[in-house]
This record gives sequence, structure tokens and C-alpha cells, in this order.
Amino acid sequence: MVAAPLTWSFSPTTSAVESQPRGPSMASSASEENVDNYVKVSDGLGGLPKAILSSVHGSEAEIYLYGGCVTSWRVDNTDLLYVRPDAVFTALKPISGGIPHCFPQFGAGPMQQHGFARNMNWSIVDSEHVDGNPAVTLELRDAPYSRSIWDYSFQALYKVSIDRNTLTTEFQVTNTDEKPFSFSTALHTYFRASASGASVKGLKGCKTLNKDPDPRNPVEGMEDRDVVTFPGFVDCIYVDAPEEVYLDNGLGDWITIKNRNWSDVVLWNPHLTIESCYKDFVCVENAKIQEVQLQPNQSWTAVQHLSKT
Ligand SMILES: O=P(O)(O)OC[C@H]1O[C@@H](O)[C@H](O)[C@@H](O)[C@@H]1O
Repeated sequence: MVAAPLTWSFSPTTSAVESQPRGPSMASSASEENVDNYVKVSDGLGGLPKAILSSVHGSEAEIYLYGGCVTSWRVDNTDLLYVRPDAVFTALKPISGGIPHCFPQFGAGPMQQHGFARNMNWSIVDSEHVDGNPAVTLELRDAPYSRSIWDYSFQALYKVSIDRNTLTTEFQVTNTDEKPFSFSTALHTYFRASASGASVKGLKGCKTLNKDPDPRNPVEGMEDRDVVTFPGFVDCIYVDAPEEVYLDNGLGDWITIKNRNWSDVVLWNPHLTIESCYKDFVCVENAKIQEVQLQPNQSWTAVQHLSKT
């Protein structure tokens, strides 16, 4: 394993609200800077910095520091993730696509939908590679913007690594405050798909909380299908889901979605509510719906491991 010297990190995390649009100095310093042979930072859309991971095996991933959002995961020259055509890269709104973070709240609640982590700037704090397979670690800390919404000191670390046909993310939240806090969270993964042909296996027998028709009052049920499809609007939480589920994206790819400590799975397809692109993706989200309670200095870690089979 080789740890690269760090050449890229941002000064204190700012929010979209506090931060000004990125000025030329930030944008120009971001263009094509090598962190090492396998990790590069360059200007992405809208001049927003993104880390590009390239494995010796040909696979690649891109991560925007805005939102700590993985926007692309390419295996065999095919991007298995999906960014919606209406996604904006202005740092004024979360990036709609890839793997947005929902933290410290999943869904609707006292704060904005899905929390604030997806609309704050994360920093690169580490990078390494193992036999030509790169990894980068991003960090998000509390800032005046997050404090104005959720008045706690925290550190979130997000390690993203790729191998020949895998993308692994490790998400760790530490309570750096002097008082306890609790949160819910998810990785809101958008997979490129043919929604009408896509299906998910492995959820049979799970308790379901169906957010359709009222996301604030989900209806309890039980999944009795071996193969769950997306015939129309789908917005459903699978509670205590297994550690492994399988996505057939309807385009010829099978993706195994393994996890450690992400206890729940959410399936979402907006159907006609996002008419322009609902046919082209499905969301299969590893989530932690029941709030995690952390005492001062305690951490919580969860891993998501995607592999194209
Ligand atoms: O449009 P957003 O804020 O990214 O959220 C999209 C969807 O995200 C899903 O995770 C939720 O279950 C849905 O209820 C929600 O509509």
C-alpha cells in the first residue's frame, strides 16, 4: 500500500449558502492537479473541483467535493451510475445524481430534505493506492452553515476506493461535540438503468415502509416478491434488509450491492414526477433510517460495496 503525500485539501468547509461561486484562483488551481498517479483533481462542470480515480485495471470514478458526491463509476467503459439531466453544478443546489449523501437526516424532517451534507464542500484529507487501485478520503466538518441547522460539532469521513469492477465507500461519523447527537443517513445511489426492465433481488421477507402516497406517513407492509420491479412510482423503505442485494439494471449489467452497517434499503423511482428521465435510472439506497445515537467521541461507520458481476 502506498500513501501519497497530500497535495489537495480545502480550507474550512463552507456551505453553498455561505460560499461565493468559486473564483478563478480556486478554479485554475484545481485544473489537473495530480495527487498521485492514480488520483487527480481537476475542474468539473461549473468549475467545481472533482477527484478522478483511475485504477490500473481501467475502471474510474469521479467525486465532486461539493456534496462529497460520487458522480461516475466506470467499469469496462460503461458508467454504472446516473446523473440526471436536470442536475446543476452551481454549488447552490445538491447534485441530482451519482451517490449524494443524505446526512444528518434521511428524507423529510425538521431540517431540509435529506440534510445538508449534500450541499456543503468536502475536503480531500487522504489518498492512497493498493496495487494500482486508488482510494481517496473526503472530510466534512461542522461549519457555521451546518451549525445554523444542526448545532453540533462533528466529523464525517468518506473513503471511496475502486478496484477492477468494484466501488467501495466507507462512511464514518464521529461526535466531536461535548453533548450526544443523533442522525439518520443514506447513500442515495442513482444507478443507470432501464427502469422498465430493472429489478432488485434479495428483499423478500423484509418489513416495508411504503412512502407512497404520503412520505411523512409510510404504510407498513411486508415484501413478498423475489424480484422487485419498478412498474411505476416507487418510494419504499426496506427495514433491516440483508447485507447483500442484487440489481439487474435492465441494460445487461448485474450489480451486487453489499453493505456493512447500512441496515436499510430504499428503492426509489419518481416515474412521471420526473418525466424527463425516470426511465433511465433507479435508486437503490443503503440507508440508516432509525436514528443513530452518538455520545461524545463515539463514531459510527458503514460500508457500501458495489460490484459489477
Ligand atoms: O429530490 P430529492 O430531495 O433528491 O429526493 C428524492 C427522493 O429520495 C428518496 O430517497 C426518498 O425516499 C424520496 O421520498 C425522495 O423524493
